[in-house]
Order: sequence, then C-alpha cells, then structure tokens
Amino acid sequence: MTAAPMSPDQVLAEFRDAGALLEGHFILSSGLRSPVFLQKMAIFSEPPRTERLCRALAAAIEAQFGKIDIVVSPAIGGIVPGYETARHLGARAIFVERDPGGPFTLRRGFQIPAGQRAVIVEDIVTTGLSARECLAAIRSEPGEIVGAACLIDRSGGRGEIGVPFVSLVTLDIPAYPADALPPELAAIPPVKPGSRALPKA
Ligand SMILES: O=P(O)(O)OC[C@H]1O[C@H](OP(=O)(O)OP(=O)(O)O)[C@H](O)[C@@H]1O
Ligand SMILES: O=C(O)c1cc(=O)[nH]c(=O)[nH]1
Ligand SMILES: [Mg+2]
Repeated sequence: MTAAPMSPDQVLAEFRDAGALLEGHFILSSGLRSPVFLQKMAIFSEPPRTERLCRALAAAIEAQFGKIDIVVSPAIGGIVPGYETARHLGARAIFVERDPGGPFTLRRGFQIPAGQRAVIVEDIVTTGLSARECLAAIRSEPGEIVGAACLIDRSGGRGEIGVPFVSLVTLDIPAYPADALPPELAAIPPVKPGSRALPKA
C-alpha cells in the first residue's frame, strides 16, 4: 500500500472542519473530566473524511507493524475507523463489545486464528483504558496481537496499552479527576457523550 502521510495539522484540520472539536465540560470514558471533547462521530458520519484519515492510519500501521491480517476495535467508537482502516490494509475487521456495564468480549463468531497478525484500532486514546480492556478481551486468542493504533492520542503520549502503539497525532489535552476540577470547569454542567455506562452513584 502506498499513501501520502497526513501531517498532524492536516489531521486536526479534518476534526476542526467536521465540527468535531467541542468545548464544554465532558465526562470521559475513564471518568476523568475535560473541557475538550473530540467528537469522532462527526468525522465518521462523513465517509470521505473517514477514508482520508483511515488511509493515513493504515499506512502508519503498515510502516510500524508490517502485514496485518485482522483489525480489532473496541465498540462503539472504534467500529467505523476499524473497518475503514482494515479496508486500506486489505485486512478483516472485527470488534469487541460490552454487555451493558460489563467487560469487552469477542462475540458474533469473531476469532483471531493461529498464524494471523492482529492490530487494535481505536478512535481516540485518552488514558488507554478502553484499548487495554480490548487487549484483555483478545489476549487468549491463538493469533498474535502485534500492536495498537488510533487517530488521536490525547494523553500526551502517557497512555499505556501494553503493546506497541502508533497514532496520527499526539496531543496533551487537560483532563481532571472529578474531585479536582478547576473552578471554570466546575461551573459548567457536565455531559457524557460516550457509550460506557456511568458508575452507579
Ligand atoms: O483511552 P480511554 O480513557 O479509554 O478513552 C478513550 C475511549 O473513550 C471513548 O469511548 P467510550 O467508552 O466513551 O465509548 P464510545 O466508543 O461508544 O464512544 C473512545 O471511543 C475511546 O474508546
Ligand atoms: O476519553 C474519552 O472518553 C474521549 C475523549 C474524546 O476526546 N473523544 C472521545 O470520543 N472520547
Ligand atoms: Mg470507544
């Protein structure tokens, strides 16, 4: 596969132009709070934009990890970029999903057979928790998990997944524990955009 790489500025321009850079008070999947949310579904609702970004991600994956047979993504956010990245890699696309409130599992007959090389594809990494949970769900599969990848790593490079990791852009976006909010963030009512269930109060 040959593809021109996308610069970090080009990746961010796609998010900006799609209206995917949101400001407010957001409850993240990890429970952390942030004044910034990357609404990836604003990207994934536009196939040409998704194609450009995932073609670049596929090229970065192939450069880092070599030939890939299977892309595995955490639902819901990872499903569309996982599929589109797999299309550019000539790979199969599968996903892990949760029963409500439960851990990720491989269902629907999805497998990573012996001899196959798999990569995890995430949309956004904040703490790496979802990607680590995806890895835990597929670790016992017979095939090899060679690495992980995402469009935007907003952890400042501090997100740990447990396998080698590549992203199109690394940003360091503030995120705070709920009991340590700066006053200007505490003044805004929080919203929770993602699909992970909030912990019981
Ligand atoms: O690195 P982390 O701290 O895990 O945060 C990033 C994760 O949060 C979002 O998923 P979310 O659980 O909100 O659900 P979604 O995929 O349905 O949007 C996003 O899609 C990543 O999977
Ligand atoms: O950490 C998250 O849950 C998260 C952050 C972000 O910017 N976008 C997203 O979809 N999820
Ligand atoms: Mg997700």
